[in-house]
Amino acid sequence: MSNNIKVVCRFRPQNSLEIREGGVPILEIDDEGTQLHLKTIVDDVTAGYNGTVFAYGQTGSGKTFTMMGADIDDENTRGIIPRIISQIFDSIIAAPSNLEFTVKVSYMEIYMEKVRDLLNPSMDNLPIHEDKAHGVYVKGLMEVYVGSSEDVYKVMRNGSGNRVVAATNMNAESSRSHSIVVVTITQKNIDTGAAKSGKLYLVDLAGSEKVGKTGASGQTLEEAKKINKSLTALGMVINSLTDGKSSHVPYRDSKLTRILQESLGGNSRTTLIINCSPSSYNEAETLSTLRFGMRAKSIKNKAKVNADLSPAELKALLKKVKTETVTFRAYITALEGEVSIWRSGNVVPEDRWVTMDKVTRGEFTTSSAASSLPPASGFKSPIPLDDLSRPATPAIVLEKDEREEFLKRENELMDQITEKESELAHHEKLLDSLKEEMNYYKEQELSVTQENQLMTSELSNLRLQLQKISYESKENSITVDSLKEANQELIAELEELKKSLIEMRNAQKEVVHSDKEKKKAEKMAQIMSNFDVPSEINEKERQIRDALVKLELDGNGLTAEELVSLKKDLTESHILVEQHTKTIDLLTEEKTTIQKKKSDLETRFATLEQDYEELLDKTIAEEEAQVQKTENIAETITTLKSKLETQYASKKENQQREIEELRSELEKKTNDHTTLSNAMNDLKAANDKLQTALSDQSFREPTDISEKEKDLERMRKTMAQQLADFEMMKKALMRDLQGRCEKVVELEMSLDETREQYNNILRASNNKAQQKKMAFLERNLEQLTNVQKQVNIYIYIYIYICIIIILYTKKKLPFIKLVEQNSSLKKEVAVAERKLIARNERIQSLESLLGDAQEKLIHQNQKFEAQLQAVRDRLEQARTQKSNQPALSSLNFGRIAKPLRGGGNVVNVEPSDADNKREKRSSWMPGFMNSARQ
Ligand SMILES: Nc1ncnc2c1ncn2[C@@H]1O[C@H](COP(=O)(O)OP(=O)(O)OP(=O)(O)O)[C@@H](O)[C@H]1O
Repeated sequence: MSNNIKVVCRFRPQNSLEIREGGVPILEIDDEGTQLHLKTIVDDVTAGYNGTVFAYGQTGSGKTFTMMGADIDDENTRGIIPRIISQIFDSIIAAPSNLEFTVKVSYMEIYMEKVRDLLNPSMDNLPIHEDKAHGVYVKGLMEVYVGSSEDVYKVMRNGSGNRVVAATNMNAESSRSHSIVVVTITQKNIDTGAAKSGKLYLVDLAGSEKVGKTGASGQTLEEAKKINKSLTALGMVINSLTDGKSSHVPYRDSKLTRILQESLGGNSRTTLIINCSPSSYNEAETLSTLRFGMRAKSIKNKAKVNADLSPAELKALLKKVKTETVTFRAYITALEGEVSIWRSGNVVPEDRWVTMDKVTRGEFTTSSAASSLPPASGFKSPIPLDDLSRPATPAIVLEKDEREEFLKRENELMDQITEKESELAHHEKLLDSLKEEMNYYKEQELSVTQENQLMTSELSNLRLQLQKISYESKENSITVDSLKEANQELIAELEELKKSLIEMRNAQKEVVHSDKEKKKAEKMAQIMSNFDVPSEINEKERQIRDALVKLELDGNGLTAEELVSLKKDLTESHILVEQHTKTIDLLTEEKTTIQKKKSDLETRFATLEQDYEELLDKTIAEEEAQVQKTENIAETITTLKSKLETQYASKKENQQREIEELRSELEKKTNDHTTLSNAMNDLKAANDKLQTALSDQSFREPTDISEKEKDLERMRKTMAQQLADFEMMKKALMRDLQGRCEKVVELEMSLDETREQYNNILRASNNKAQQKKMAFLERNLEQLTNVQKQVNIYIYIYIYICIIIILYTKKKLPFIKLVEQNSSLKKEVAVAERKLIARNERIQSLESLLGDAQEKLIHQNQKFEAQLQAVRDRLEQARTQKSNQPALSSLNFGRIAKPLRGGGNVVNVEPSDADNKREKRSSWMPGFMNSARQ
C-alpha cells in the first residue's frame, strides 16, 4: 500500500537579525494552523512500520528548535523528538498485556560526509551497509536499550553534547551536521510468538546556507559546502522519485540519502517538516524550501509491517508455498510439454494451450509434466524474485543471487572505503600534526637562526671589542712606558729640586746662622752688659794690688794685730773664695748638666727635625699617592694635620718646658751671680779693711820687717795665685754663662723656626688649599692623561727626530730606518699573533658555547619529541580505551534489554529468567556490550 510523504510547515517568528535587516512578516497564520499532531506516526511505528520525521529548512529557520526544542525537560518548549519518545512509551503502556516491547535508541550525525556515532564519538566514520534482512543500516552504530522516556532523554543529552555546532551570522548555534535519532521498537506477542519491529528515524537536518549571508569561512565554510552538497543530493533523490521519468534514484550520492533511503520512496511512513522564516529578508530561501516541500509531498512510499511470523503462521505459509510450488512445477511441466510440441513443428490447438487456471484445476498432471522436456536455456521465471517493497538499487533488475552478491560486494567495498577514509583521515591528522611539527621546527629553526645570527653578531662584537681592548692595552702599555719615563724624569727633577732645596736650606741656614750669630752677639752683649761684675772684681783686684804695692813700698806700716786681722781677713777671704770655688764647682756641675741637657735637647731637636723631614717626605709621598688615588684626601689631611698639631703641641710643650727650665736655671744663675757679687763685695770690703789696717800698721810697727815681708810676700803670692785662680774661674764662669746664653738664644731661634715651619705645614695642610691643590693635581693628572698620548707622541717624534738628526749626521739613516721598520713590524707581528691567539681562544670558547647551545637544543628537541610521543601514546591509549569501553559508563542502562510489557508492566527480568529468555533472544544476552550490528 503506497502512502505519500506528509509535509507540514512551521514558521518561526522573525528574529532580531531579520528585523535589523528590515525584514517584515510575509505570511499570516490563523489560529487553527498552529498545532501539529504526530501521534499517528507513533502508532505506526509501534505497530511495526518504519517511520521518519525530518526537518528541512534554511539555516536558522528553527529545525533544531522544532525537533529537540528549547528545553527537553520543559513540557512547553520541548520539541518533537522528546514528545514522540514520550508518546511511544505512552503507547506501549496502552498496548495489550500480551505484547512485549523492547526499545533501542541510536544517535548519530553525518558530519563532513562521515557518519559519526554520537553515543561513541570515537567512531567517527561508520560504514553504511545494506542486506536483505536489515535493509540499509549503519554498521557498528551503538544501540542503547531504554526503558523509559527519561532513559531516552539521558541518551539524547549525552549525544547532543557531542554534536558539532558553530556560530554563524545567521545562527548563534548552527548545527554543522545532520543528526539522526533512531528508535527501534520491537513488539512480540507472547501468546503467538509473532514479532514486529518498527524503526523511527528522527532527523534534524543541517540548514542550507547562503555563504554570503552566514559569513562562513575556514572550517565553517568547508562544513557549509558539505551540508549544501548533501542537501542537493537529497533534492536530486526527491526529484528522481517524483519526476516520473528517472529509472535511477541516486541514493548513493550522499550518506544522508543513503541512510534515509527507506524513508524516501521506500518502506517508511514519512513526515517532512518544512521550517521557514516568515521574514521578507529570507523570502527567496523560504520559497525554495516550500518548493522542496511541495515536491517531497508527491513522493510515494511503500510502507509495510516488518513482521516476524509465528511458527504456526510459518507452517501455514510453508504449506501454502509447497502447494504453490507443486502447482508451479505442474504448470512448468505442462508448458514445457507444449513448447516441445511447438518446437517439433506440431500445432497445439488453442483449447489445449497451457494456462495456470487449467493447471490449478488439475487438467495437467505432474506426471505428464514430468515426462515433458526440460525447460529451454535462458528461461526466466515470471515470478518476482525480490522483495520489491524496498526501492530497487540499482535500478536495473537483478537476479536474486546477483543482487545479494552485489549487496555483499557493496558492503565489502563500503567497509573498505570507510577503512580507507579512516586511514585517510588518520593520515590527514598525521599530516596536520606533522605540518604542525614542521611549523614548530621551522619556528625553532627560525629562532635558532635568529639566535645564531645574534650570536654571530655578538661574536663579531666581541671580536671587535677584543681587538679594541688589545689595541687599548697596547696603547696603555705604551702610555705606561711613557708615564714611567715621565715619572723617572720627574723623579730626577724632584731629586734636583731636593738638592737645590737642600742647597737653599743650607744657604738659608747659613744666612740664618749668620743672623743667629748677629742676634746672638747682640743678645750676648745685652746679657753680658747685665753681668758687669769683672769691673768690680777688677777694681777690688786693682785695690788689692795697689795695697800690695803700697805694702811693698811701705813694708813696715802694719802692726802685728793688723797683720793678724789681715791674715784673719785673708783666711776668711780664703774661706770665702773656697766657698765660691765650691759654688763655682757646683755651677760647673750644673753647667755640665745643662750642657748635657742642651745636647739632649739638640739631639731631640735633631730627631724632631728628622721626624719633621720624614713627615714632610711622608706627606709629600702621601700627597703623591693621593694624587694617584684621589681618595681619603680630607681624612689623610685631617689625620696629618692632627698628627702635626699633636707633634707640634708636644714639641712646643717640650720646648716651652725646656725654655722654662732654662729660664729658671738662668734665674738661679743670676741669683748665684748676685750672691757671688755680694761675696765679692764683702771680699772687697774686707780687702779695704785689710788695706786700711795695713796702712795703719806701716806707720806704727816697722820691726821684724823681713819676716813680715816674707809673710807678705807669701801672702801676696798666695793672693796673686788666688786672684789668678779667681780670674780663671771668673773667665770660665763667664764662658759658661755666655754658652748658656748662646744656647738660650739658639733655642729661642729654633723655636721660632719650628713655629714658622709648623705654620708653613699648617698652611700647606690647609683643607681648602689642599683640596685646591688636589683639584689642581687632578686636573693636571687628567690633562696629563689626555695629553699623554700627544706628549708621548711628541716625545717619540722628538726622540725620533733627534735620532734621525743624529743618524743623518752619521749617515746611517737607511739602515736604521730599516731596522726600525723591522722592529716595528716585528712588534706588529707579535701583537697580531697575540691578537690572533686571543681571538682564536675566544672563537673556540664561543664555538664551544654554540655547540653547547646546539646540544641543548637537540636535547630539548628530543625531549619535546619524547613528550609529544608520550602525549600521542596517551591519546592513542585513551582512544583505544574509549573505543573499548564506549561511552557506556554514563549509559549503563543501555547494556541490557529492558522488555516492556503492554499495559505498563516492566518485565521483571531476574538473572536466571533472563538467561532463559536470552536463549530465545540473542540480542538480549547479558554480555551484549554493544548491540550494534556487526
Ligand atoms: N518557533 C520558534 N519560536 C521561537 N524561536 C524560534 C522558533 N524556531 C526557532 N527559533 C529560534 O531561532 C534560532 C534558530 O533556531 P534553530 O537553531 O532551531 O535553527 P536551525 O534551523 O536548526 O538552524 P541550523 O540549520 O543553522 O542549525 C534559535 O535561537 C531558536 O530558539
